[in-house]
Amino acid sequence: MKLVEIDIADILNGGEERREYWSAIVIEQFKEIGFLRCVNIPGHDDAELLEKANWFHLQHSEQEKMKYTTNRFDPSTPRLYRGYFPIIKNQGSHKECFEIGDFEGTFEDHQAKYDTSSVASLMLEPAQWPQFEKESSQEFRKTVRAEYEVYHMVARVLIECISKGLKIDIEEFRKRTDRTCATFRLIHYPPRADIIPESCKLPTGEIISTPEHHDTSILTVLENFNYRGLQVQDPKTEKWFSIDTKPGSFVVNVGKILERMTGGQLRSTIHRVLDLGEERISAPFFYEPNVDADLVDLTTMEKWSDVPYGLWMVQYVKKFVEYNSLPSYEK
Ligand SMILES: O=C(O)CCC(=O)C(=O)O
Ligand SMILES: [Fe+2]
Repeated sequence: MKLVEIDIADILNGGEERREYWSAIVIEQFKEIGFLRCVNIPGHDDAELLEKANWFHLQHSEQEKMKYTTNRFDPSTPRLYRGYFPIIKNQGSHKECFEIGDFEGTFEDHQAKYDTSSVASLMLEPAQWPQFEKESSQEFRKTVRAEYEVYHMVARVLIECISKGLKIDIEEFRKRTDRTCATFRLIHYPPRADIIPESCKLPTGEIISTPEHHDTSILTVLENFNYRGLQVQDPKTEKWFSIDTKPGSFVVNVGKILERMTGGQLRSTIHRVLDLGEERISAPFFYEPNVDADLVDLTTMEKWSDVPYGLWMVQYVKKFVEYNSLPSYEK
């Protein structure tokens, strides 16, 4: 399936008329299939990002990477949220990830600042940058942080298009996202060599490495490099389509939170990833609200959750195997 392409540089530099033009297309695509592609992205360097993702995932052993993991996978670390998570064998989801959020600083300062039993202490945790022996990770850090900023810019540009196209005051989005709990993730999917659950075997003989799901985010912005495998379910026919590849561009989809923010007008579409028997790297950015943002339908201003985003998110992710050992939070 070829996604409709949105020209980010033209939105940024083309003036009001071009912004109106692109806003209408963004709205149309997000209403119809919930997916589109962004091209011409100032500052995005796919080759550089792929090199750094490969450096981290393929040039270091799991043992080395585990030094930067979280408490869910190594009870001896106090880190809870940001860093590395390893492959969990024989599960539906088969991947290892390195992730950062918006926040930098030392873990000690962070712990001193936030009540450790609060969800803010979890979700605002600073990045955990690797420092492998005899190697500098400065370049890795520089590239990954710079790309985070590029993805973040693209998410904001698209939200401006949505605000324009749906006539929702941009301030309503801004005040709920100006301290975003976004996650930027470098994913490595090795070909499956474990016991593959029956639910991951398709009748066609194909194998799944990420089962079908909605994203919970506002928007998900994704670089797939030259790796195929991403499939989207047509919301109308329920047929599955493979998304083509185009390195240097971003595939963007609507998440559940944006679907609800827009009163269901924009569609959060189900997708999955196939294991095509080869290494696969991808780099998604999940654009999320502030930890204390109320969860509202911005078309009616009605709340759809009794608890703010942070608490809602923790309750939600605890359903997934990677997160089921997270503590419970009430504040
Ligand atoms: O790796 C991909 O291409 C997509 C991953 C995905 O859907 C996700 O992480 O939510
Ligand atoms: Fe996804």
